[in-house]
Amino acid sequence: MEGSEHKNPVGIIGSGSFGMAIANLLAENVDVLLYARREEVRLAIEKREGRYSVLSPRIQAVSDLQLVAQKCQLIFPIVPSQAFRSMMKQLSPYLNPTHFLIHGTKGLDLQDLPQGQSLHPEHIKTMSQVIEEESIVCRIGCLSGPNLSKEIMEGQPAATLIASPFTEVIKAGQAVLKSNRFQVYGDHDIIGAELAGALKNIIALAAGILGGKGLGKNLWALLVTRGLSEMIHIGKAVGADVKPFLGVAGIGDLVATASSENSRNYKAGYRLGKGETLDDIMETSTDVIEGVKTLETIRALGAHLGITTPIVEIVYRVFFKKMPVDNAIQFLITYPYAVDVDFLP
Ligand SMILES: NC(=O)C1=CN([C@@H]2O[C@H](COP(=O)(O)OP(=O)(O)OC[C@H]3O[C@@H](n4cnc5c(N)ncnc54)[C@H](O)[C@@H]3O)[C@@H](O)[C@H]2O)C=CC1
Ligand SMILES: O=C(CO)COP(=O)(O)O
Repeated sequence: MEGSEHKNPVGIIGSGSFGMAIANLLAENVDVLLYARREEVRLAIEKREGRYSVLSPRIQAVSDLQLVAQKCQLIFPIVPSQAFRSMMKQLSPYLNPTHFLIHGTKGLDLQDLPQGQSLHPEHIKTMSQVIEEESIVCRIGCLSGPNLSKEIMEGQPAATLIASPFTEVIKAGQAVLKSNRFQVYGDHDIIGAELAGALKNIIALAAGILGGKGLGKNLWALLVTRGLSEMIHIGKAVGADVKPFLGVAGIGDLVATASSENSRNYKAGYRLGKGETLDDIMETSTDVIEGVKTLETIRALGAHLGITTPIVEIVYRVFFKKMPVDNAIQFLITYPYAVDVDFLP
């Protein structure tokens, strides 16, 4: 599947903020089929009503997964992690081994555990592993980077990473997404890129708390630096390479998300820093806040693997156990471990 002479339309599953942003980027190069589950959303897209008015004329809305699979060899699934497996179960009957799937989801899949059974690493899957488990497709990639959808929709320049064990997947993604306002890097470590994208949301929650408390850049920089280190330790513990954490999908996305009020994770932390509770935030937010579930999952995983993750632990206590933020900061600042860079071989 070579690029600029791409004949088939490219498919996107999920017509939310990021699905729309990627659809507009793709539409600079190719025709796009944008799947919307609900007929009223498909109609609103077709009529370019409200938020959909900014979508390129090359984007056609459809609400038939079979049609997407028939018409598109390359498909970008971009739905929240909690809906990803059920979406794959619906899509899978229409897929065959010639399909390429590059997902844009930054979260983890957690298997429902029977009462009393404790969490094991094998209960946690990245989205590429879910695609592998639920379909016959093997050419799988992920899209991850500092890609706040609002900025992309405004037409601002940005870059991303496509990670896949298959060079042809990276090339296919680059061919349809690259433009004079969007750079696309490539790498083969998909698990590292997926983990970096999901884990950085935890640090964005914490950065939001600091923002909400009106704290300054010294502490923010410390959080981002130590947060990256913790992300790398978690990644290494489950077999990922350090490299993706040091690239656009790692430090790049971490800096963007942990500093932007356009990040839903940052915003959730900010509200907590202003004194709201997690219940207040979840009850009143219509946004996907991927980091909250990832935080619970990774805290449980860290405990199982016996790795030390003080930031994850303390953000968990602040979000889920109502630990006062000042106590949390005090705990981290006086943490009895002060080795600066300890993740290099
Ligand atoms: N918004 C952003 O700036 C970015 C978001 N992401 C990631 O993209 C993923 C999606 O986020 P957003 O688009 O922002 O969320 P969103 O809430 O704006 O949209 C999610 C979309 O998925 C659809 N959906 C849910 N379940 C579905 C199913 N079973 N089948 C088909 N469609 C389904 C919803 O109807 C909705 O249109 C998240 O994992 C997020 O972390 C990644 C980079 C940037
Ligand atoms: O991952 C993102 C930007 O790269 C989007 O972050 P939020 O999900 O926090 O909005």
